[in-house]
Amino acid sequence: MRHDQAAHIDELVRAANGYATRRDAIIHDSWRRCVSEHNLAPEILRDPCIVTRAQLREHQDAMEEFLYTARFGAETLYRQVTGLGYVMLLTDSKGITVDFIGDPTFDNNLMRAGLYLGADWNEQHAGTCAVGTCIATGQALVVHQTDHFDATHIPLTCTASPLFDPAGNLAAVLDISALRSPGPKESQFLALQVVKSFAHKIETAHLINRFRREWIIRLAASPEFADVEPAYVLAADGSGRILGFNSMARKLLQRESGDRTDDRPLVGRSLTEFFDLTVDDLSRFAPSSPATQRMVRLAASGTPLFAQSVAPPSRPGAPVGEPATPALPRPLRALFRDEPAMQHVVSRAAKLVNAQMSLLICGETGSGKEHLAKAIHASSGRAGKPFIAVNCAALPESLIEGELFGYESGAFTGAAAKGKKGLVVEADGGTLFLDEIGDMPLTLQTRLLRVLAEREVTPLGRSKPLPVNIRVIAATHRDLVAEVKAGRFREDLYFRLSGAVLMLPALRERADLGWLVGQLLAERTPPGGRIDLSDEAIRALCHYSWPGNIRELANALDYACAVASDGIIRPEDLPDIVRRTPQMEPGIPGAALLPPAAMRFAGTPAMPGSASDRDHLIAALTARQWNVSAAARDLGLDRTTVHRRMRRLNVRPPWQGEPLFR
Ligand SMILES: Nc1ncnc2c1ncn2[C@@H]1O[C@H](COP(=O)(O)OP(=O)(O)OP(=O)(O)O)[C@@H](O)[C@H]1O
Repeated sequence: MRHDQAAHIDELVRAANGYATRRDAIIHDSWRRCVSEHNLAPEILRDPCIVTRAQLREHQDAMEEFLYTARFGAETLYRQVTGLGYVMLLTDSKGITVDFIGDPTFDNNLMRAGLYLGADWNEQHAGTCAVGTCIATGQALVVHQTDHFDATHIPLTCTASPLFDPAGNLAAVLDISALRSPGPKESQFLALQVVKSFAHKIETAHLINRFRREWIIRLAASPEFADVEPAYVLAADGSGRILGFNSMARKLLQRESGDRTDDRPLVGRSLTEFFDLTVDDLSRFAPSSPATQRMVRLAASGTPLFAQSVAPPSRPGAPVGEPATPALPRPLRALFRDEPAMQHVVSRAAKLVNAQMSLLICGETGSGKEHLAKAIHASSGRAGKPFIAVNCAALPESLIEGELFGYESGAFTGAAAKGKKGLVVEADGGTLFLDEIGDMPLTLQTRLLRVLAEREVTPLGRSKPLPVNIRVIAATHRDLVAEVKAGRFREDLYFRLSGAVLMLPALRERADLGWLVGQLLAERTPPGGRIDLSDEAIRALCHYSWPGNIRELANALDYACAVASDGIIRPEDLPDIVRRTPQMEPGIPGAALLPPAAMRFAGTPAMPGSASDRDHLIAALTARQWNVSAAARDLGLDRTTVHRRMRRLNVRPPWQGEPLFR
């Protein structure tokens, strides 16, 4: 044990025995808690406690919604302090580090000190520390060097601020820490202000995001700041009930309620209890009128504040305050039809289209990972900017660095005379899609990690980095966790890429195989032409297990369209491997071995398309006594399309004995 550690332990023991210390009260109280409540012995030096990968994922998932906003704020904060030697930690309300930004080159000292993803900084385990004591007290604070309880932590300086959710519950802790710092604690006071200010921004951004379909009321003490940086932000519904607030607003409301016996929650109470206004007055505070005319008084104290209100976006037919049903953006909606696994993945993707975090799409080869990435890009605010796809498996290792990161002219023998921009720079403003990321060589993984952490790239031969604004979506058919375990994939890169993981189902698991077949056939039908499938051909498509997924299906249909002679695809027009799959009916021996899609379709000579499509079409036709032109007008389609759908979905008028579709 080092001399400074021994001296530190002496001071802790004296404090535990009731001697006064010269520590701040918040530190002194925490030391006492560590000994009397958490039963931590001052003389024991603890190793950092790091949760397993699976547990970490659970902690991350549990705060998923908050994490999107928090991560963006945390990354911006990190960029401001990175030159000063700090790393950034975001923990959940239990003290587990759910995000970490630090030196991207693996630093053992940081890991030894517990400054790492998955580290548990709860006071009960780690003793007095910025995160743990912040959780215990709900206060922002600096825990500087020997303020720490555990003698292993005394080289560290840590500054943390709590992040509260819109209902005032602790949701996370934002922390910056450094392994080296000047002796005086005052050296960290500016850091404390910076962390508090970012915590305020994150809470406010999360509140506005969560309640963007409700009234948002911003308040400041002076008219000059009402529209610029209002301290207090509240959300209210159409009847004037408070739905949420940032911490500053919560403290203001608590001060105003004054009466300590009134412990009713603030959420759900009326704005008029706190301000001299009703919900009908809110439209007066629109930013179009001068801020000086937007004064509102606190009901109890009479203190004047200056307000800005933003009305909920109008929703035809929907009463204000009704919970919103998020609609899927069109490019995402076009990926599936009535398919629960896809619905789950795509709904999740829809929430993340504009999030800053990287996405990782996993799925078997050909299952549509790039297709999904393109749909996310097309649904996002980056839609007008480039979508650059890089196949990390296809580029030779010697070329990949130059292709990705670019080079200056004359950077190496054989370099293009003008130099090369590099795909990362080409994707600036847009999305960089890294396909087959699991095949990226380890050396390049380190460089990629740096680009992701720093958001800048240094082309070969260039001394100054170029800032880049990219959204990264990576994809793999490999089990990346197993690759990490085998030492072939950097764990820190895995965590940085997998801000959210989207698992695409294999085609054989999808309930909308029939609909997909219809879509792909429509794409392959020449204008004015017609391609149909015989019942036997449909059965063959449904019984096959599609190891190459949608790509294999598309190829099979390309082949079939080319060989079908009279516009009807029959089993003999399908590739041999599809045609030769034994066909079994459910209920007969061996049927249980069929994949789920086959079970659903086996023995059902219905056309590709879901039951609800068919019901919808039949309802439209019945309503018009099977007048196709009238039903087409109701459906907003042309007659030929309705006829085509009738054939595809095997829908025929009651008086027709022969099916329209064979
Ligand atoms: N929902 C869809 N509708 C129509 N075509 C699709 C759909 N999803 C994927 N495809 C088509 O299937 C083929 C394979 O899709 P994609 O390249 O996105 O798969 P992938 O999982 O990225 O493949 P790989 O693992 O080989 O990189 C492409 O031709 C794509 O256009």
